[in-house]
Parts: sequence; C-alpha cells; structure tokens
Amino acid sequence: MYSIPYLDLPPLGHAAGTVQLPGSKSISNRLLLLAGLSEGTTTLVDLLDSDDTRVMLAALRTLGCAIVQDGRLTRITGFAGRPQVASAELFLGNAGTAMRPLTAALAVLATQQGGAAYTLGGVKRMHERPIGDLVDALRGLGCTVDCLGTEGYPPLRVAGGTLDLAAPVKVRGDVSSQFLTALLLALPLAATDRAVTIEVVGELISKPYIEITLNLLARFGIAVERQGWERFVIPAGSRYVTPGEVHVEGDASSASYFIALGAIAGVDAPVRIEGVGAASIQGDIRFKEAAEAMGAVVHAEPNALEIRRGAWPLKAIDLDCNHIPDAAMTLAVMALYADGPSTLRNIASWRVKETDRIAAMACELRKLGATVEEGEDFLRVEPLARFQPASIHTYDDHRMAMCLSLAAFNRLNPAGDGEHAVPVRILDPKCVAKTFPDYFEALFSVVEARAADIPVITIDGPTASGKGTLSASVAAQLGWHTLDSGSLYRVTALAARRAGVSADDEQGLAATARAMQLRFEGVRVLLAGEDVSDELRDEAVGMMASRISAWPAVRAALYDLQCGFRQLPGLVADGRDMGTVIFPDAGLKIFLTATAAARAERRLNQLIAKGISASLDDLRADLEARDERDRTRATAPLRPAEDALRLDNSQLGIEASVQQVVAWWNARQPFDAR
Ligand SMILES: O=C(O)C1=C[C@@H](OP(=O)(O)O)[C@@H](O)[C@H](O)C1
Ligand SMILES: C=C(OP(=O)(O)O)C(=O)O
Repeated sequence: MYSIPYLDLPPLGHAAGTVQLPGSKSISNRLLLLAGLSEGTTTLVDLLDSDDTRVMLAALRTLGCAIVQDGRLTRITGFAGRPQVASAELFLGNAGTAMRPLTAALAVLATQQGGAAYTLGGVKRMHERPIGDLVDALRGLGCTVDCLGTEGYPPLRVAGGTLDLAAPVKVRGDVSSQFLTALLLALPLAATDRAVTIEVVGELISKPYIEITLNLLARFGIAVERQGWERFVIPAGSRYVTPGEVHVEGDASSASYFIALGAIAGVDAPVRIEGVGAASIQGDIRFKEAAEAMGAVVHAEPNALEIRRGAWPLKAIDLDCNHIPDAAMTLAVMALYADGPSTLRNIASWRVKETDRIAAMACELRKLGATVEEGEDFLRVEPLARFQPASIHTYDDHRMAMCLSLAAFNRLNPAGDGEHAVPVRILDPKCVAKTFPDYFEALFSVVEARAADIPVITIDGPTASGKGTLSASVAAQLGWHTLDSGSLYRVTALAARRAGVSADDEQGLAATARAMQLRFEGVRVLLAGEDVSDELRDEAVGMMASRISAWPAVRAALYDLQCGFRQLPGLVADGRDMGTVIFPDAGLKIFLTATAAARAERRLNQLIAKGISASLDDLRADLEARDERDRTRATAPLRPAEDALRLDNSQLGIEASVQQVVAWWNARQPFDAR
C-alpha cells in the first residue's frame, strides 16, 4: 500500500496481464457477522483484508468471537446469539457494511439480555452518513436506540427494550439498501417462535445487494421468503447454522477498474481478472454489461474475466445505474474517452456514501478539463479532448482514488494527438485501504508506460556523501523504486572474485556482469538466489568494485541492467554517473556533496557504531585522495551533470535534504496547488 501524501501516475499506456482480485467487501462483512452469530466454527477462505473487514473483525472479537487467521483461512467461532460482554464501544471506521448490520444485530440482542448496552461509532464521515431509517425501524420493533450526536446519524447506543413482532417491521429502502440488509441479517435472532415480516416502504435502491444478503443467509440455514421487493418473511424457527467452510469470491466492484482498464488499454492482449466472473453473486458483476455497451470485449468464465478494447473511442452511454451504485463511478471516468456525452442516472445514493460522490466526481473531472453536468441524482460527462494535469482530491473515498487513476491513460485519448499526455496526481492514495489496499500495486503490475514518461530523479555524488540514505528517503516519500548503482559494481566484484576473474580482465569482468542472476528484494541483493547484501559491504569487495568500475566494458555491460530499473511509478537512482550517463533525461538531477571534513566525521561515527576505531585525519585524507582519483580518471569521471542542482548537506540533516529534493521535484511538476 502507498502510505504517502500523494502518488503521481505518469501517462500510462498499454495494459495486459493478470490481476488476482481481493475478496468481496460485501460478502466478507456479511459472512463475518453471520459466522459471529452462529454456533460453532466457520472457516472463511480468501476473506478480504482491508479497513472495512478489520473493523468488523475487531468488533466481533470484542463481542467474544474467537478468530484465528491462518494464511488464506480465517476461522471464526461465533458467540451464538450471546455476546460475551454486556457492554462495548465499537469503532467501525467508515464501513457501512459493519455499521448498519451490527447496529441491527446488537439492538435485537440487547433486548434479549438484561442490562446489555453497546455503542457504535466510526470516523467523522460515518457520523454524517444517514442511519435514521434503520433506527426508526428498530424503534418500531421495540428496540431502544439513541443517537448520541445528531438524530438519525451515528454514533448510536443500543440498550434494552422489548421486541414486539406482531406487526410487520417497516423500513424505508430509498436511502440505502443496507438498512434492509441489516434487518434481514439480524431478525433471524428474533424469529425463533414466530415468523418475522419486513416491509419495505418506498422504492428500494441497490436491489442486487439484497440478493447477496439472501444468498448468504440461505447458506447459514435461513430461507427468507421474498415477495417482490416489498415483503420479506423470515420463517419461524430460524437458527443460524454454519455451513462450515465458505469461499469469498473476488470483489466485483474492484473488478470494475480492471474491466475499464481492458476496455481502454487492452489493445494487444487482454486484461485477465481472476476471482470473479459470470458465476458471481454480486450485482456489480453487471458492470461488465455497461462496459460492453461502451465497447469493451469481454470473455467471461465462471470465476474469471478477460477484457480487451473493442470500440475506440468508447461508445457514450445513457444508463440507469441504480443496480450498480459503486461500479457506476468507474463509468464516469471511462466517459472521458467516449464518442459523446454519457449520462449516469438514478444515482442519488452517491451523495451519502464515503463522500458526496456526485459533487466530488464532478469537481475532480472538471480539474482534468472535462465538462460535467451535475444533478441531484445524475451526472453527465462529456469526452475530453485535452487533459489537464491535475492534483486529484480523493475525499477519503477509495473509489475516487481508484476511478480517477484511469485518467492517467490520457496518452491513448482518441480525441487527443497521441503526443500530448499528462500525469495525474492522486492525493492520499492510502484511502484505497477501505476495500483494496494494494490497488496501485495491482495497477502497476498490468500497465506499461513509455520509459521516457517514467520519472527519474538522479542523485550523484562522491563517496560518503549520504546518497544512499537520501535516495531511499526521497523514494519512500514519492512511492518510487530505488537503484543503488554502486551495489551493481559491488555485486559484479563479488561475482568475479567467486569465479576467479581478475580485476584486470576487462572482458572477463564484463562477461561476469552480463551473466549475473540478480534479484532485488527491497534493500537486499540476491545473487543466484543467495542473499549477498552483507557481503557486499566487505572492504575487499568495495576495493575491487572501485577498480573494476573503471573498465568501459564493465560499465557498458551494466548499462541495460540499470536502465531496467526505470519502472512505474518512478525511480530514484544514486551513484556517480546516473545523471550524466545512465539517465541523461532525468527530470531532476542532484549532485550531492559535503565537505571532506563532514564526510570523514560521518564515516568515523559509522565505524564507532560498529565498534571499529579509526582516525579522523586518516579518514579525511583517504576521502580526499578518492575524490581526486574519481574526478580525474579517464572513464566515467565523477562530475556533476550540467543541469544538476548542487546540494551540500554538510550542515543539513537528512529530513531537510529530503524536503529540499522533493520541493525541487515538485517545482518542476505541472500540478497546481488546487
Ligand atoms: O450492502 C452492501 O454491501 C452495499 C450496499 C450498497 O449501498 P447502498 O445500499 O447504500 O446503495 C453499496 O454502495 C455498498 O458499497 C455496499
Ligand atoms: C458505499 C461504499 O461503502 P459502504 O459499505 O461503507 O457503504 C463503497 O464501498 O463504495
């Protein structure tokens, strides 16, 4: 996950490859609650691990469920209708699928256990998301529910009351289907002696989510009788019976981003999505039909989808999206690449989700340059000929971040010239943690960009100037990869020593460099599968590296290897010739220096920390001699690139150095401060 302030997406190109989807949020949280209410142990396979499921798991633990996680398996031993604690404060983040169903379940349980009282709250936005219709329904049933802040909104306290099931339970369904889902999941607790009837008042929205609820209830032994979308009867004698093991299919809403990706950029090969397909029980699988209407070519298997680009530009659509409220957001961004204006209708519920999604989507699409019309319950988006670079606010809404990432395909824009392409900055990318923590990693694994579009910052400088530390910290802040080019010379030296190749044998060394089987895992270097990171720090390896790096053939052999590190979303490369030879087109080049005195002192401190004694004067003399050799050698002498910015960190701490480099980088980016 990218836990950084912003993630810049360079212009992206073709997409191809396979994505393994994380589990469905809607299924995961329903199954967790059902398992918690049941007797015995339920094993969930491939449960989603995200913010929304973590708050549900934490709540169930607090209430007394035993939960064991073991690789792909989560084992839950339910509290069987008898929470182990009579009072608890539950924090449910911004998870509607935790807040609404737990409110109903605990409100009912609190009527059955004298003295029980539970409070349920979440993040600030959760306290702005309506729950009044559910509260009214529960109060109508005889539950005691108090809104602790604003009436009709969390936080809530449920405590006591007396259930009266004689009349049907009435609930409004036109603000969120989750209120009905909550009652359906909770009321089997009360349907022991008599059937319980729920009546929906007003038009029910997001109907397919009710089908997920009914499907999963059936697996736990509760056969609800559905009469149209107005009446639901939970039979007398209902009892949750665990099915033992349940597999959680991939999230169909999360699939929408990759279906769109295939439709936009699956040009030569398809994008394959594994984990969800034609056999899905999630309504959002029907996003596939919307994508097909826009031109996507979709091959559906029971549990996988393959998507290619068909029509290009995409075909504009005018669609009632009430049945796919979450995935429909993806259509709003696809509409930028269409052949006319697209209208998404019947989406009023967008306004009360993670943010006001109609307003947020309109605002951010306009930042890209789009013409957007926003109505109380619709959005109309015109195709965009020329994208503007934009810094996208995500409103702590995972779907805003994931949808808007699709704007980075603007180089492919059918209305554009193929040349003009702009990056997209996604602010607060970690908001995807709600349902898809590794979304951006998954995206980068299936998309390509032109090498020249992938940003590079080079940091060159003399020995002991702190290049490695600075480069790792800058990369961490931007979410980029690093290349410690010095380590490539050291690993070549190590490989040569092991193979008995002499430091004077230029061609033998170059052949060794070309044949190395290297893998990088974070800061660890693996040579032929063996972790050699520590050995690379040996003095003898360093000396040999310094000698062999003077050979032109060795440098040439390592050239391609170094260029290969230029990968999405960006690279910070440190060494001696990163800005001059390897990445001459880097967007920012730093020449990092410090006085020999300052560097000698740092070295001394490093040695002292390792328990090695040394003399400051000797270290300084040694550094000055190396600087002189580096400056004057014939091959790849150390010199700043002409367009490099000098950073002298003799008096500067690491944090200040990082902020300086990042500030220089941002000054060159096209994003405005809006
Ligand atoms: O029941 C569910 O799992 C959900 C129902 C939908 O909400 P609404 O019924 O409020 O539209 C959907 O947007 C949400 O992400 C998940
Ligand atoms: C509306 C959403 O979430 P929630 O389950 O919190 O309602 C969503 O995931 O898009």
